[in-house]
Amino acid sequence: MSLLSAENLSVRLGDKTVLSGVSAAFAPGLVTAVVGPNGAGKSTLLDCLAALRKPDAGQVTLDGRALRDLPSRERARRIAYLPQNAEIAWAVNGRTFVGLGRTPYVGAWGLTAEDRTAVDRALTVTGVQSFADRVVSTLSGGERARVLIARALAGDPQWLLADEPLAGLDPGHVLDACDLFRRLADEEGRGVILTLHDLDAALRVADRVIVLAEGRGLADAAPVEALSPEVLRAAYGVEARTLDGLRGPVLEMVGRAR
Ligand SMILES: Nc1ncnc2c1ncn2[C@@H]1O[C@H](COP(=O)(O)OP(=O)(O)OP(=O)(O)O)[C@@H](O)[C@H]1O
Repeated sequence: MSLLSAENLSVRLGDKTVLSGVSAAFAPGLVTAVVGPNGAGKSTLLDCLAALRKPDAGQVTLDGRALRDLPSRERARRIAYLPQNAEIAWAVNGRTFVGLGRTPYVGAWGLTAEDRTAVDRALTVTGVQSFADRVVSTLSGGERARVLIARALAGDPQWLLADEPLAGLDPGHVLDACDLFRRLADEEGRGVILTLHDLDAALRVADRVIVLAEGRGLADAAPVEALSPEVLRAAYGVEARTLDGLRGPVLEMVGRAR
């Protein structure tokens, strides 16, 4: 079984320790949410998992091999990374933009029929076919977010690492995106790792939640356990309680912890 593993990662940026001895192993077919307050180190952890940042200590391995030792093309085929707040400044249409997700496969002759099929599939599963002929720089923030997910999926990655993919989505599209992430894990066996601020979305979509605070792992467990009142108080300084919603647990933020 494929395994993506962070082993004792530490990262210092400037004079700040941003990650301190963080370890976590990720399995395919599961959705993991990484949550925590602003500045907790979530994006830094994701950057390390995508080999975009070299940790000062520790390492990331994929199937037992140091991720940074894999040829970059192979790495890009296996791991898709969806950045936070990605700007799309190019005046290209949605189909061309999503086609960029095929870059790790494209040879000297441009997109093949197989590449085009993968692009169509990515446009369809993310429900952005109507943007295929739109200039992407004219899309709204939430529309762009969905096109970015499509670009990531066009490369048919084993692993999808997405930094706040729900930011800017309206409630309906949050539900759609959560359903999509679940399907990618349940039906297609991909490993999905999301950083999230929306804790109810984490409860809804994740098999497992990692809570980071000040660069350390505070919890790594099933969602209700990881998002317990004690952990939320320690991580965010809030009083919260878990309520029984119609389709599962939901969180009520009662107020600031005193
Ligand atoms: N070049 C840098 N020098 C010093 N500190 C930095 C540098 N880059 C990032 N940081 C700090 O590292 C910490 C972790 O940043 P990171 O983006 O990983 O947090 P995050 O949990 O994703 O936050 P958010 O929820 O706000 O997006 C933050 O406090 C940030 O200010």
